Amino acid sequence: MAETILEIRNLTTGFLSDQGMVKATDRVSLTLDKGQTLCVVGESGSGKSVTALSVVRLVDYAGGVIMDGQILFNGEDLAQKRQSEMLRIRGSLIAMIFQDPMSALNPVFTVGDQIAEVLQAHKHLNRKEAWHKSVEMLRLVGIPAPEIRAKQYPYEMSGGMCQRVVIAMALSCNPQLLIADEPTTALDVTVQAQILELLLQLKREFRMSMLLITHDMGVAAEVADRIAVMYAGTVVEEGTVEEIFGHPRHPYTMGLLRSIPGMDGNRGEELYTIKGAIPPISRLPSGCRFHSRCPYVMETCREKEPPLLETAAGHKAACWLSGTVGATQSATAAEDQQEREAVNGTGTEVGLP
Ligand SMILES: Nc1ncnc2c1ncn2[C@@H]1O[C@H](COP(=O)(O)OP(=O)(O)OP(=O)(O)O)[C@@H](O)[C@H]1O
Ligand code: NI
Repeated sequence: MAETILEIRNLTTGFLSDQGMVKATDRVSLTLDKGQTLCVVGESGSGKSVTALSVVRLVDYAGGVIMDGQILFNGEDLAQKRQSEMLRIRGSLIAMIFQDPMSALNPVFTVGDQIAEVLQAHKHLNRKEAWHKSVEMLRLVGIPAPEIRAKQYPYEMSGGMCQRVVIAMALSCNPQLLIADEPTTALDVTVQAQILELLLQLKREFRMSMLLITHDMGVAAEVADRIAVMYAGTVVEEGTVEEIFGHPRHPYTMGLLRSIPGMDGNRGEELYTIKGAIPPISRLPSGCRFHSRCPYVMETCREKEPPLLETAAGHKAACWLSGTVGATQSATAAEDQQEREAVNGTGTEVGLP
């Protein structure tokens, strides 16, 4: 049995608003095994960042309240920790990097000094040792001429270089878990691939586990061991990358997959988009949260919320259709058929992906 490093159980995080407490995540359960990468995917507003911020308890500072659930990190419940304890955990056991590297860097200090400061605080190195290690960290994350770069300020570096600095800073304490929230979204496409590759390489070298948040299914395909798909604050599907891509069970996941360029036969033609938008969390529909956008909606879906159930070994989905395994697949075909009939005026045979 693989050892679990992080187990989130029924995490419900809310924000106080004019409408009272609204739940940004609702009974989210996720498991990350040691040495693995779990990708959390989903459209904007689905609760990915709130989930991550809850794990490290930075959500408290954003006005969020963990209303229910457990966040078991090596078996200890982070939801119960005091901030003083979390401060220690965030600096040594769990590191987090965000989309915008500039927000994590201090503009008035050199990058070398910033990394050295972290090392002095957490590793109890003296100034000289810390500076030396800081340069080593910059080298490790692939920054050329690190001795010179260390003396530069963030504004003297490109976005990609700054993100490398942030990664160096995050790893300088040798964390067990790295949480990365859209770490490449703000970067150029070519730089994105390099940073992802770097993260994977460092994950292996440092024997870390990684929780990676992305709205990009292509990124998830490349780096994930397992993928959790979130929709409107809940996990709607979870499984290995092979299961999610090969046998998606939730119509929302199918929609996300169809919207990837090059997938499902679309070759740079007009991309598929899931119709409609995520409902605001203060006004969620009854039954399945996805029902108003779902091409296969049934009466039950409007009335009852589908539970997240295992559909195959290690693969879970929250959809009333997923019990009947073939049904969702043929439903995809049915929709394609309808579309084609609408276009061609005839019914043509449709091959499944
Ligand atoms: N500080 C906050 N105060 C109030 N509501 C918030 C706050 N932060 C997030 N929310 C709400 O929580 C919900 C989930 O937001 P979250 O940032 O987790 O989404 P996300 O999946 O990370 O989206 P994105 O892809 O845009 O980053 C949203 O409806 C958002 O409005
Ligand atoms: Ni986010």
